[in-house]
Amino acid sequence: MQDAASFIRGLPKAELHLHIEGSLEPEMLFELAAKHRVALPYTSVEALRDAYAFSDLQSFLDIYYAGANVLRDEEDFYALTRAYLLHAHADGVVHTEIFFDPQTHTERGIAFDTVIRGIRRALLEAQLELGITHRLILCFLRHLSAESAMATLRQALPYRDWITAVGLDSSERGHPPSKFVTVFDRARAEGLLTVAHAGEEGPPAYIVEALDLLHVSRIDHGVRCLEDEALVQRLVREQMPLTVCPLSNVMLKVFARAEDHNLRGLLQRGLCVTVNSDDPAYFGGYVAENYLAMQRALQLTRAELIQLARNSILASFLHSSEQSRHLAAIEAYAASH
Ligand code: HPA
Ligand SMILES: [Zn+2]
Repeated sequence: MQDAASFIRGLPKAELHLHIEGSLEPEMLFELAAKHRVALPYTSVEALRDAYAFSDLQSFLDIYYAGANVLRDEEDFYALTRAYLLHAHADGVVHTEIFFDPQTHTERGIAFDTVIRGIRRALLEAQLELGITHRLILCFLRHLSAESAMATLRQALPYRDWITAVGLDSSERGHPPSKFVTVFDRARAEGLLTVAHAGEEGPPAYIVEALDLLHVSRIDHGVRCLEDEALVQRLVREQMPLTVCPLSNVMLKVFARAEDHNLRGLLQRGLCVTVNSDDPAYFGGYVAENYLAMQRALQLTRAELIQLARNSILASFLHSSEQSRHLAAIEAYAASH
């Protein structure tokens, strides 16, 4: 195989699990803190990066929400999204489906309109300039109440046409999918698709709830599914995509080391596994680095890398004609590299 890093970067792929707030690099965080005169408890970019040593999901979320506090005006959300798209483009991403967490911002008095307009402007621009297509997924914070999620959905409805799906993120344990049945029912009634983080830290039963109660089209993370054989068989039968985030899983101690990740096991069971970056500014790499970390740790073959890229297109919310075009590009790349 040609040098793995350049093979991976050139491979056309979709990214399906990316929190835009998690792409806030320390340099931009410092710039925006200065712009808005927000005091930071860190004296330098290096000191901030040094604080990115997490013990679990919650220890990360505490720092992630504190970081998002510097995002204040439409230009900030535009700059954040544009910077992510440039990284994604360099990593061979042809299509991206990004999460945003409106409650992280509306809870501190930033208007929903400010957030979504800034993100959307960068997405539309990247479509024209870089040819990257997109979908936008609104995530509810599961540590907040079901009523707060419903209020957020109501705020989003005037922007219905800009949003493809709703999702569920933040602290998983103790906040099962069943808490959000009513708001997900309402979202589906509005024609929105649904996804949910499940089986990252939480038990396989949360994956089952996401399928049965929230009627999700994908499971975000889902790596703990292997603990339930009947669930694995169902996920395989339904070809239910899992949006796996390897560097995130290692940084949040879901697996002790990259070598211990169960990605190959998931692939070998015939699951529709995809590889994604989750929160690249916090976890040490964008999507290509996630592929590369797994290739190095698990000696993934060229065929497995190509399968992951194919899965990313098949698991996307792109129309089938667009999927076919991207799948053909992957086959052409595979044949010529
Ligand atoms: O990996 C995650 N899990 C849950 N919530 C999140 N919010 C950002 N990243 C994550
Ligand atoms: Zn996530």
